[in-house]
Amino acid sequence: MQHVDILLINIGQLLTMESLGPRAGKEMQKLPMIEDGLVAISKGKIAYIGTSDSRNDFKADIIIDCEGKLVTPGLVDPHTHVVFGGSREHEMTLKQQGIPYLDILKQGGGILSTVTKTRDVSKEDLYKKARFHLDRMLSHGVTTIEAKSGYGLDRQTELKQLKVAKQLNETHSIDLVSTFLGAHAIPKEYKEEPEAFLQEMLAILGQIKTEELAEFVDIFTETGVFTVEQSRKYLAEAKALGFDLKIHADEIDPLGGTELACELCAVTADHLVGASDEGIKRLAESGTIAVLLPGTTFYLGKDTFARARKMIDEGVIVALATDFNPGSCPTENLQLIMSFAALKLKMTPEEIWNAVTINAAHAINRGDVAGQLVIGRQADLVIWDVPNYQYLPYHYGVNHANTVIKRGEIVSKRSNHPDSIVVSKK
Ligand SMILES: N=CN[C@@H](CCC(=O)O)C(=O)O
Ligand SMILES: [Zn+2]
Repeated sequence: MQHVDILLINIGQLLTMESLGPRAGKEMQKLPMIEDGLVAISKGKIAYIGTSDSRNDFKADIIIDCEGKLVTPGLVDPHTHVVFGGSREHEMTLKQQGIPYLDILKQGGGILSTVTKTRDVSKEDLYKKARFHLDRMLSHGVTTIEAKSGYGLDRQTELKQLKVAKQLNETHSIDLVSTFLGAHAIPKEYKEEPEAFLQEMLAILGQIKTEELAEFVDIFTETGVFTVEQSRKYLAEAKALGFDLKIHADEIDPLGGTELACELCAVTADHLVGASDEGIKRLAESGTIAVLLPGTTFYLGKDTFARARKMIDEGVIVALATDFNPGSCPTENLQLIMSFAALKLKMTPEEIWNAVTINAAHAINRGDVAGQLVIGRQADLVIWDVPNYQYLPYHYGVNHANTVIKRGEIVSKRSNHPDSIVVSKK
């Protein structure tokens, strides 16, 4: 009989999501699952996965009776702007008046108003604020995220954001993968000189590399922000310095950022609401992962969403993310995004689960550690208060996470609740 730290028994559906690589197109319909499952956890890792038939092979310090609920890998959120100062609730009235997102930015608001707040806040307060948002993500079942800078637009503040993300990665249960998004908007000091500004941002990359502050470089390729040409040059230089690439592509206007992402072999192209037929074809050919953000499209009040069905039908690898940020998507709740994916992107439950686990992990180069439950891997998993995997996107707008386990530790648990699961100590 093997002695382990935690034993999860009586799991109704256990989604292991096991896969050698990301799932593309029709493969996303696959959902490796064990019914009446069991998971044994030892020293932070998954020691065994199987069915309840093996129950008597294990002794454990903690036994969790999952009461027939769903258990999945911890969710991965591969596109967030979690480190920022202030908030932008005053923009709600402007939105209601029909003022477009890019017009608010043009008038010095939007991203630029968050830049002022982020420049003004101390590193300590920035850390505390981001930690608050991370706690909320964790309680919603998210155990790994990507975190972008991009609200500094100057050396000092961009580094402050990245250092806060690094510190959070060391201290918080959530694993953070950092992206440098210095090219997020043109600050007022450089209003007429976008190219000089991009040079200024490129000049920070040396220090970012030496201090290991980011793995990815990203740019907002959009009308009134950076052109495709400027983005190509900027990203090519970042790539030459050893960074992996991401692009905020074709979010509002279809400029061709999707094609650029494929041309530069970016790991992901994000948003893609206006991606062209040609762009979608190239995503499928290149293996650049489409990170779709339907919460943002919803929050911007748009009627047209990214063409997820066409992407999946043509063989693209699709991941989903919150895009958590203070302007275009202020929610930490990736479960809500799963519901939007069902309702607005017409993705099936199977595709959605692949998009927030295995594919999301690959979107941030963590396919080897996160997004699937496999013996020997770090034990990041969630017990959900739902009877099956289809239920979660269906019952929307609430938090279904009951218990969240990160590296073998129970880090969030719904307690004093009639549906709270039973954790019994030996
Ligand atoms: N579009 C650019 N960046 C963010 C929004 C940032 C903001 O509005 O503060 C996004 O991905 O939606
Ligand atoms: Zn974004």
